[in-house]
Amino acid sequence: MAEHGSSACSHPSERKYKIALCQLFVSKNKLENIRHARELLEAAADGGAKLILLPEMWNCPYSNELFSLFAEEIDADDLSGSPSCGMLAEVSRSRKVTLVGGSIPERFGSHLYSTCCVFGSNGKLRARHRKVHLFDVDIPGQLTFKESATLTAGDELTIVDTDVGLLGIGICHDIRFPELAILCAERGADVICYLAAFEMNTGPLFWEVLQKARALDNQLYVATCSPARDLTINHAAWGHSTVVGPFGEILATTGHEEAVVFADIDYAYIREVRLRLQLEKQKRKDMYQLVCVSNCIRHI
Ligand SMILES: NC(=O)CCC(=O)C(=O)O
Repeated sequence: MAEHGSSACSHPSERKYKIALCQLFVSKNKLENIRHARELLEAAADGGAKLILLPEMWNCPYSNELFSLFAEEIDADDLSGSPSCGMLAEVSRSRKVTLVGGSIPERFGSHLYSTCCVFGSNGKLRARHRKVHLFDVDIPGQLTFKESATLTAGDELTIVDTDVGLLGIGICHDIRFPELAILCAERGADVICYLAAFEMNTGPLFWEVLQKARALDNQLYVATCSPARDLTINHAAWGHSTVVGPFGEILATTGHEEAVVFADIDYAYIREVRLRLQLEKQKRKDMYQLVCVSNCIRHI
């Protein structure tokens, strides 16, 4: 169901608007993280952004030891159990912006998830996406981490209809799996938002190429948002929040410090690129197809 009353709205394929990525420092003080996130979100809204992203685990340092301590219950009808989501709802309503609210540790029964909440420009919770591909890695001498030791994987892909168009949502390691992006594109997503905290070991090699690949494969916009780098913690983030266009070009990016990154989105440009390079038409669906297991897509 689309929302109403946005200045960004025209025919969906002609929408133009400004996107902003809030690359911020995350501390061990949750209330301070919420206050600081609000500050950057408001700066992004003041800068004219209609769609604003936060990074993966923005209210909590990225650590298996801390996820449970920082976790919140998210009840769509009563956000009083989630100070982080309460703030997101307030900012989206007061500033009339769509927020892709990074991820926070979510407690649901005995499970913990890395969960992204998307708020519409009326302040309503539009979607809740749980990280699908958990980051378990073992590169001897460099990086060993097992996210699945504390978190449970989500089992739905999310495509959410907002004032600024159809958004596909992925969380960090999800970007390595082209299937998720293809399914979002096949269902009409204009932008895929990846909330991330790529590692210092893997970031330099993979981060940029993965963003370009997902954008190019699907001829759409890819927007990524990382925390700023903090070398005093175990899993310092690579940073480099970026917006990539449907031709695989970097439209805006940054280094590893705190920053609000702005870029212009123009859906007519997606159509133009798809006309120039007609990949969808050229696909050999008589030879291959991506099958989606029933109920795995949440299209809101
Ligand atoms: N938080 C994550 O999912 C990290 C993913 C990552 O660094 C990768 O290389 O994949």
